[in-house]
Formats: sequence, C-alpha cells, structure tokens
Amino acid sequence: MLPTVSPTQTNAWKSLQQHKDNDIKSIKMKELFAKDADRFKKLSHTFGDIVIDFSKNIITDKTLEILLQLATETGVQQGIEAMFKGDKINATEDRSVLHVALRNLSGTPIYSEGKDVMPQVKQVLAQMRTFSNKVHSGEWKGYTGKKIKYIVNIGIGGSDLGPLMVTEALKPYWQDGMQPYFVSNVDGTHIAETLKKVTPEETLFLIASKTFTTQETMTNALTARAWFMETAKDEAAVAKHFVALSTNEKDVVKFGIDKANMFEFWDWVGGRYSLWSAIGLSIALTIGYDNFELLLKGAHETDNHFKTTSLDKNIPVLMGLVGLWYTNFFGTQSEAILPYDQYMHRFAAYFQQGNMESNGKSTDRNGKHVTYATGPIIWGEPGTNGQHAFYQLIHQGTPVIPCDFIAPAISHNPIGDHHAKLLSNFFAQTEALMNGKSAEEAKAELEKSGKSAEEIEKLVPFKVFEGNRPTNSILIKKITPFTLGQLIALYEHKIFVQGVIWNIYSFDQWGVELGKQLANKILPELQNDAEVTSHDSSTNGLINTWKKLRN
Ligand SMILES: O=P(O)(O)OC[C@H]1O[C@H](O)[C@@H](O)[C@@H](O)[C@@H]1O
Repeated sequence: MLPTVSPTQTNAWKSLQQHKDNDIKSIKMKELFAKDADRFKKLSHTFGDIVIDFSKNIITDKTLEILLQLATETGVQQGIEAMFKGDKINATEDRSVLHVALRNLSGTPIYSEGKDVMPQVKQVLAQMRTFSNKVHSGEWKGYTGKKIKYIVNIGIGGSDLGPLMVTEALKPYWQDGMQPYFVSNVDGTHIAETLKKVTPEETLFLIASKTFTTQETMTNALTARAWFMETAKDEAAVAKHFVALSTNEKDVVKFGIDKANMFEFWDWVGGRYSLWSAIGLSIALTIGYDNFELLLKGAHETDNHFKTTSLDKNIPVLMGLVGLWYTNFFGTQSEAILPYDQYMHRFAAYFQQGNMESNGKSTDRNGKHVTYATGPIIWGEPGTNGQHAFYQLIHQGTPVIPCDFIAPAISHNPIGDHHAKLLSNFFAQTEALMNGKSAEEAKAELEKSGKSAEEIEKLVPFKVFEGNRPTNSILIKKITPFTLGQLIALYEHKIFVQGVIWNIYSFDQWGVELGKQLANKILPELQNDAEVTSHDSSTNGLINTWKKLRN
C-alpha cells in the first residue's frame, strides 16, 4: 500500500525550507557553473539514447540530498514497490495500477489481486498483432472487398490523446497507405470534417472508450455508424468496419459490435495511462505492430530503471523531486514542456492530461485537505514556434516557469541546415534563461548602437533579463518508437513520484466525473423551448437566451 505520510511533517520538508531561505534564495545558477567545472557531468544522466541534464536548475548537492531525504521519508521506494506488485494503490476506486504490466514483455508475472495478469495482456497483444497484420496485408477487407485505408479512432481524453500524440510523434514510421484520424470532440464539426476525408468502404472505426459510456464518444460513434449505414445499408457490414477498445463488454455488445471485434483491457489500466493497452490499436495500425511493440519495449526499459535504480540515480525520481522543489519551495504554478521536434507537437497536450488529471488533487490520502501546493499546470508547444509566441513571459515575466526542453540529436528530415538551426535555438534558450542579461551587459550592447547616453539609460531596464530561470534539457539521439516509449514512461513515473510525496491519489479523477453528471442533467432541459428556472439566474439566463437565439 502507499504510505500516508504528510510531506510537511517530514524533517526533510523543514530542512528544505531552511535551505531555500539560507542557502538558495540569493544563489545564481551561473555562479554554480563558474564554481564547478564538472556541474554538467555531475547533474546529467544517460539512459540509453537519452541524456537528461538537470544542471540548469537552482539546486546544489545539498538540495538534492535533502530532496532525496524527502523521497525516503515519504516512502517513494515503498510506493514504487506497491505499484509493481499490484497493490490497490488507486484506493478510491479500489483498483491496482498496472500500466507497467502492459509493456512487460519480459516473461515475469505481474499480479493484481493475486492473479497473474500477464496471460491476458499477452492474449490481447496477440489479437492486436494478428488484426494489424491482417489489415496491412489486405486480408481484412471492407464490405465491398476493398483494403482498409483510413483509421478513425473515436475516443476522448485518455482514449484519444495518447494514440494521437504517439502517431503524430512517429509519423516517419507510418505504414504505406494508412491514414489515421482522431475524433474526440462532441462538437459535430469534428466528426463531420473527418467523415469528409474518408470513404465508408475503406474506413475502420475504432470506438475507444474504457467505460464505453462517455457521452462524446458514444455520440460520435452513433453518428459514424449512421453515416456508414447510409452507404452500406447492410447491418452485417458493420462488423468489418467497427471495432471496440474497451473494458466494458456488455455495453460494447449492446452497441452492436461483435464480441470478436472487441479488444479488451482492464480496470487496472487508467485512461491516461492506456496508450499501451488495446487503446493503442490505432498506433499499431498506423506504425505497424512491430513498431508498437518497440514502443512498449522502450517503456519497459524505463520501468526496469524506475524499479531497480537507487533513488539518487533514478531519473523519474529526480524529475519529480526537481519539479516539486519549485512547486513547493519557490511557489511556481506551472511547468512548460517544449519539444524541439515538430512531430511531437501534441506531447505537452498529452501530459497536460497525464499530469493535471493525476495530480490536480487537494485531498490527501488521509482524506484531509492539503496545506501545500500539488500538481502544476502543464502546457507547452514545440520550439521554435513558442519562442515567437510566449517565451517573452518565460524570459521576463513575473512568474518563474520551470521548462523541459526536449530535442532529438538526429532529425527524421535532415534538410539543409534546418536541424542545426533548430538545435542552436534549443541550446541558446536554456543558456539565456540561465544567464539572463545584466544591466551592464545591456548597456554595453546599447552603446554599440550609437544611441545617446540618455536614451541608453532609459532603455536599459527593459533590456535586462533576470536569468536564473530553471530548465531541464532532454536530448534524445533520435525519436524512434523505442526512445519515445522510454520518454513517455519517464514522465509517467515522474508524476507518480510526485503524487506519492504529495500524499495524494494520482490515479482517480473525481473532478472530471462531476462535469459528466452535470451535462447529463441539463441535456433534457434543452430538448424543448420551455423556459428553464431550475438553476441560478446566470445559468437559467444563458440557457433561455440560447433557446431564443437558436430559433
Ligand atoms: O475511455 P473513456 O471511459 O471514454 O474515458 C475518457 C476520459 O473520460 C474522463 O474525462 C476521464 O475519466 C478520463 O480519464 C478519461 O480518459
């Protein structure tokens, strides 16, 4: 089970507060670099083809030592063991948390409630392999005998963001002739625009929903089915074009999808951790099953590292601790994820759910309201686009925003000097964020411009960059299915580590459930023109105004 230690009650927490006030408050990272030529060597870690550099953080040896003490005092090691041995660490839903089993291709058993889950995991993987291969070879045919060309994944949240992010990130691995689309929004525009691009004879719809009850997904699925039937006419054709990825066999069958066309997963797979499960079928169909398996293998490599490496060398543990240092001791509220890789343009959006749905909690594992900050706001866009949009605030704004810079060493598109230019920006940004620009430097620069002394004096304050803004740099040899799997799992476990320390439950999402219930309550009130009076005056007013406007 997970420990229930309140982090603020630990000795380490108090030491960290004192350390921040006494040793760190006025420290500048650039001084730390000036003092220690080996800082990069000491604070960067190599994990296969990934190098992660923590050195541009406002940390010293002592900071790390106390942060590690915090991890020990709050039972991070015990938490890791509890997850891997299938304890019901998602206690509010009474479930194990075993996404690590989905990528365990090692042959060792993993247990949930005393039962080895690996046979069923392997069975579904085999089903996914056979199915993907049949689709790619053309053995699986549409109802008119045509080969499947389009994959439309209908799902939302965890049943959408992961496969969407991964298929985009791995576009160079797309199988010839396969085109995936992802429909998530209940806004009819999403499905309507997608259906314009596909043909009923050549499209496979994957209805992806863990619960198979999510309003958006069910609505889009019914619309897709009706659109398909307009052309196909024959109910029997549905079986060739609709498959379900779900834990809920009963509702899948009720929807009209044959049990044989269902790819199962289990309640110990959280939605936002499910891309490794049957939910990844769109990935396997897009990049080929073998590449999907490499993605799993990469993640498994991270799982092994996470499970067996001592805390001081454990990369997800360090990622978690360094992040938490700013959240709890510098009062930062957000973290930016900035991939310098256009293919990874949905990576930040993916971890927005991954992180914010997991650690956006304010009740601790003792049922008490927390007295400290928990999960940060996650956001980000690819570099260099972000540089021309929001980096201004990161450089000179009032909030401090710790950033993760991610870049591949080798581009999939080595055109001219594009990649060197991209990477020059990647390196320059973290350097500039760390060094900043002093008034003297700004003045010296302005003096070269031929401006008058008075003009220079006026401009200097605007040209000053405080610097000392923290960044992690993650350099990856190349974005491949394997390295992407490694990277995603590093972030997943970082979130877990922070959740354990914050003494919260990272694997439920009661905050999302409320919205689902409320929308269902209002829907019937929208079906007629009668005036609505059952809500507050704002909600009534808005509903009644809408009723007038729509006519
Ligand atoms: O796969 P489902 O069951 O359709 O859920 C889709 C999403 O619904 C809610 O928003 C949450 O529970 C998410 O965690 C989940 O990913």
